[in-house]
Amino acid sequence: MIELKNVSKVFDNGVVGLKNINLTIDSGEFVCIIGLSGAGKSTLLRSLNRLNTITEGEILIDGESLTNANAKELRQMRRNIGMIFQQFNLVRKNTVQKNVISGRLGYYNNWQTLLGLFSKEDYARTENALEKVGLADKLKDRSDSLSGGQQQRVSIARTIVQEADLILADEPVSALDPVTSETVMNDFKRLNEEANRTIIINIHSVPLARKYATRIIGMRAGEIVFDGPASEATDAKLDEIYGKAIFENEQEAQQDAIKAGIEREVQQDVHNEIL
Ligand SMILES: Nc1ncnc2c1ncn2[C@@H]1O[C@H](COP(=O)(O)OP(=O)(O)OP(=O)(O)O)[C@@H](O)[C@H]1O
Repeated sequence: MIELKNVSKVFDNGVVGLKNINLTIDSGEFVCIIGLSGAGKSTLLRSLNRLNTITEGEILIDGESLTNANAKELRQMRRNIGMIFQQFNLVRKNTVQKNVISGRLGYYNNWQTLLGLFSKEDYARTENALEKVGLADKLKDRSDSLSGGQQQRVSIARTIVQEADLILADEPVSALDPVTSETVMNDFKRLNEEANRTIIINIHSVPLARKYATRIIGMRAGEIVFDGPASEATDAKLDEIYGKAIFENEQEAQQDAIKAGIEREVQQDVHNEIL
């Protein structure tokens, strides 16, 4: 269970990222966080593994304070939190296998890590995880030879081998085309339903949030302005909260971002072919 108690975040330049957030997320929930650009979605998500430090309040995970954890405790807690980013965060020149097995690093000490001494079990875990995301045949491929969607699925495989109970994903489908986005969202769904992982995803697409999440949290200007089951996040309700015109502009901006993502992928493919 994740608990946020009176959580605020003010950045060094005075910008308020989060305003007095009180929130409880139970284990096994599938939550999508929606909201316009600058609403505070990334700030909230990054606070949940302390990539952002909050300036007021406290965050507890399974009863343990993330806010007050010392370095050793934080490392232990982070072992149980997988993080997925919009731009995949893979070591591009490394093989798929090496990127996925790096999800086990939290289980090894520094010298084992330096020597790359992974166990047989971890190599087996890596193969299993890649099978689960349909990429078993890519084990030995260089990560940057894969499409954007495949790279995102490699980063999901990395959280599978990490065996993290909580998976945080910051705009994981923003750079992907609509069909690939559904494939990636289905990976999250399987992890949630079959492995009982808690999933929290920042997402711009309201239709995807409605389709996959069991709970939707809407943010605006650092505050939670909607929190309820996906079925209650109707167009009428969201129009009332955000204003229709603003919301439509946001969807257009999102379409532009998707197009830009596809163009980047095409350029990457051309680049790979040339090489
Ligand atoms: N490192 C930072 N320093 C100062 N201000 C920041 C920083 N990061 C975010 N902000 C500001 O905090 C507010 C919330 O930003 P955040 O990135 O959390 O929004 P978001 O909802 O994730 O937006 P987007 O959908 O565009 O990613 C914005 O006003 C943003 O400009």
